[in-house]
Amino acid sequence: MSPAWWRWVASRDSLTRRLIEAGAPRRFRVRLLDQRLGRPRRDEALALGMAPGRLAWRREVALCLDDRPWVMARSVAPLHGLRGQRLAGLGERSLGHWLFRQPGLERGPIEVSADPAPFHDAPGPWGRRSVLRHGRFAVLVQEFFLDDMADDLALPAR
Ligand SMILES: C=C(O[C@@H]1C=C(C(=O)O)C=C[C@H]1O)C(=O)O
Repeated sequence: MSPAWWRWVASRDSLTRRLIEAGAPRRFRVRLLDQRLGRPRRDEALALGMAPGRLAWRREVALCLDDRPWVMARSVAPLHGLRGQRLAGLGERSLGHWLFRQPGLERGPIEVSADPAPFHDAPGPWGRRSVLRHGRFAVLVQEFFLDDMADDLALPAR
């Protein structure tokens, strides 16, 4: 992996904030693609340590700069960890904006993949996922960096 991509893929703070800074003066926007209660994929349930078949809050977004998707993201949170976080009302506000304000937020290891996003067909060089926790709340955040981001930021192919 090139150092330029490593700085993105390995970052442990808010991706939203980094995209806003790197993409300036382009306008950042979270485009909500799908949000519902449902069953996670098997690999998502395993990553969250939850029994397959249990319900979870699932959210898919495109993180866009000037309406060009740079990142496709899918987040999955087990229902039993949700207590009044009111994530259903998040809409097109960034999950990260709320997450990184939580006191004592812990981020697990970041797993990297060169495979395309299993939930969207937009091509891109790298994907990553990690579990973020605070108290009983846990969310698996999966982010896939797209070719348009590489083009717009003149990043290497990989
Ligand atoms: C976790 C973050 O939130 C971002 C915003 C998301 C959303 O609004 O659904 C999903 C994944 C992240 O890329 C972050 O900004 O680091």
